[in-house]
Amino acid sequence: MSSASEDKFFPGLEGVISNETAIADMQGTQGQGGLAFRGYAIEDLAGSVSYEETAFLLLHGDLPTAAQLDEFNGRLRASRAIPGALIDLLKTVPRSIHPMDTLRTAVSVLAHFDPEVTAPVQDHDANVRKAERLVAQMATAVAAAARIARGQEPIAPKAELGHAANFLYMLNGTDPTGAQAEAFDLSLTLYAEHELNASTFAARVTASTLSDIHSAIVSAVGTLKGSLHGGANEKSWEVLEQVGDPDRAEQWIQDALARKERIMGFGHRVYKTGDPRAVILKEHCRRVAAEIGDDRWERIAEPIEREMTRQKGLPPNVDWPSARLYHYLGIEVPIYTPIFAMARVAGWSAHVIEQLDHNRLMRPRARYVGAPHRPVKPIAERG
Ligand SMILES: CC(=O)SCCNC(=O)CCNC(=O)[C@H](O)C(C)(C)COP(=O)(O)OP(=O)(O)OC[C@H]1O[C@@H](n2cnc3c(N)ncnc32)[C@H](O)[C@@H]1OP(=O)(O)O
Ligand SMILES: O=C([O-])CC(=O)C(=O)O
Repeated sequence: MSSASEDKFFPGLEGVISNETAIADMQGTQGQGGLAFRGYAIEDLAGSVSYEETAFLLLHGDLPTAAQLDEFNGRLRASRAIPGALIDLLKTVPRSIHPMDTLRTAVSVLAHFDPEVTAPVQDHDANVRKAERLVAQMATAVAAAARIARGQEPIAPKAELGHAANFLYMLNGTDPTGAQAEAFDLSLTLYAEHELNASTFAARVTASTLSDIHSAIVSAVGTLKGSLHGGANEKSWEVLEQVGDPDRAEQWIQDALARKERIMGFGHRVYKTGDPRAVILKEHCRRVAAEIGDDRWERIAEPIEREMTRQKGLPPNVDWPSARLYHYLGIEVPIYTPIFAMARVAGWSAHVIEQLDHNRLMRPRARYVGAPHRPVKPIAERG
């Protein structure tokens, strides 16, 4: 006999509240709608605090003082190098492997070399230290894997550079301009955390079995990869390229929607009137495009947005402008989603630690719709 709770069915868990969290609020501040990290509105954080300050906020509960930030930066910089064994392994994986698959492997390998790998899974302080190391090391792993995929040698981190600038340096071998580093840093803050999205949920489910933080982050990387989630930033770029001309946008969208295709970078499970991160990032895309003196992709993006609103009422999500920003920064498309992951690791880790600190096993139910119960026939009588 089924209980009342078993009869409630929420496909895709839409609208279901499975956790309490003190990390992100998608109602924003004062219940006005929007996004806030630990009480700070995303509009106030973006462009005002560095990614390092955002990561500290997520992992430690509040924005750092100058002294705390200094120490945090010191710890991150001291943890940036990745084991030689990981670099050797990255050199052996086939070049055709997607960088999200390489990153998933890299996080797993990093677990083996973590100095506190044997710490109890619910040791809060050890988990925060492991999370800090992951924030530092995942950026190095993404840059190293990208260079290896291009047939280049990885570049060692540069201690005097901040997180965003150091990543671009490790990727390209040259120091970014201040404007490039700032724009990239802002995108990392916008990507750093987003409540109970699919990859964070996956991480929390893994942690809820009392598995370790690295295993939870491996689950999250695998979940972020899909094109309905983080993989959409790579696919958004493909949309822009396929449209290719502002005059083609209306017809292209009409045709794609007639074929019942999903236009990547549009729509959201929670935001129905717009993603506040996309609004912020769009402004920065315009600014960076103006700085480099080429607004072609802004001119193509605009009519696509207009058509998606007109024909489907769907606004863009964060993955839509981030694809353009990364293009302006000269970053190769296959690492757009790994960059999302190396930013989101701060939010994922904060959630995993919150889960482990107040754990309850996550185990929902399914409504059975298969064959009725029936007897097992001897093999000679089947068919
Ligand atoms: C960082 C992030 O993860 S943000 C999300 C990134 N993902 C994408 O950009 C992929 C494209 N977007 C989508 O597929 C969806 O909007 C999702 C998966 C993000 C959210 O979707 P849901 O909340 O599940 O909405 P759902 O799938 O029920 O769609 C509702 C309707 O809008 C349509 N729709 C939703 N998104 C899109 C889209 N991008 N393009 C075309 N149609 C869409 C659906 O086909 C459906 O139409 P119908 O009612 O006529 O059948
Ligand atoms: O919240 C979601 O469902 C997806 C999203 O925007 C994110 O993870 O940044």
